[in-house]
Amino acid sequence: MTRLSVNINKIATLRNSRGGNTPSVLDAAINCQKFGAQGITVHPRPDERHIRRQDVFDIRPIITTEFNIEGYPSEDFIQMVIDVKAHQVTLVPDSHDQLTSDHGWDTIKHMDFLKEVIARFKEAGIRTSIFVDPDLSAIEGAKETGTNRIELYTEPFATMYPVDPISAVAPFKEAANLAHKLGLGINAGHDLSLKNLRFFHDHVPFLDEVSIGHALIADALYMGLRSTIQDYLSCL
Ligand SMILES: CC(=O)[C@@H](O)[C@H](O)COP(=O)(O)O
Ligand SMILES: NCC(=O)COP(=O)(O)O
Repeated sequence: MTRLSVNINKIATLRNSRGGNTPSVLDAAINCQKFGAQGITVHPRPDERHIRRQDVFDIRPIITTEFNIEGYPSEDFIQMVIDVKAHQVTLVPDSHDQLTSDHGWDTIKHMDFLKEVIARFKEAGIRTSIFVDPDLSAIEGAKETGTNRIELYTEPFATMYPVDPISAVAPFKEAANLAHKLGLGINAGHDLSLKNLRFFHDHVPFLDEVSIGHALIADALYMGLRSTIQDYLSCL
């Protein structure tokens, strides 16, 4: 079964736009789980443009599913994730000023760094996932880092899907087969939506979890959060 982890970054974007606490990030996390989400994902970026450090600590006690925290493993980030006892951490090679996440790790180049960071999280009992492109050498390198899982960066799939679905999904199918063969768990995310999720899920084997935020929250503006989450779950 592929789990749906809802990324609530964009609830925080709306909240921060006016100051105050509306919409509440806490209420969003509670309701997403009530409506069927099997996890909550947040990406507290250094500039706190949406999810803030305090949100991470506020959300943790209301998690009844799984809490996945994404981000670049700075020392502050590492300590925060360990202190809050996340269920899963997803390491993303983002610089502080990126508009959004737009690439996976070069696991060969950053092998020693990733090995050391991953060992710290595993020592703390936190499942690790590292954000990778569907690049076979990057996935072989991921295995060597000791990570529990990879997260396939799916923006290239989402962009190509409307043009040529089979070509769009082919690299991800191959990547998933290799990751499974290597004993890695497989997550996926970025720009997945109601338009492409069912096809992705039907063609990419061994998928443990998808984390979806931007398109899902946008859909919820028109369809409501409950029915939107149900629609996304029906694709898995
Ligand atoms: C890692 C990834 O692909 C996304 O989860 C990312 O967290 C999106 O970040 P923004 O919501 O800041 O675009
Ligand atoms: N890891 C992907 C994620 O959490 C959400 O990405 P997006 O759906 O906001 O593009």
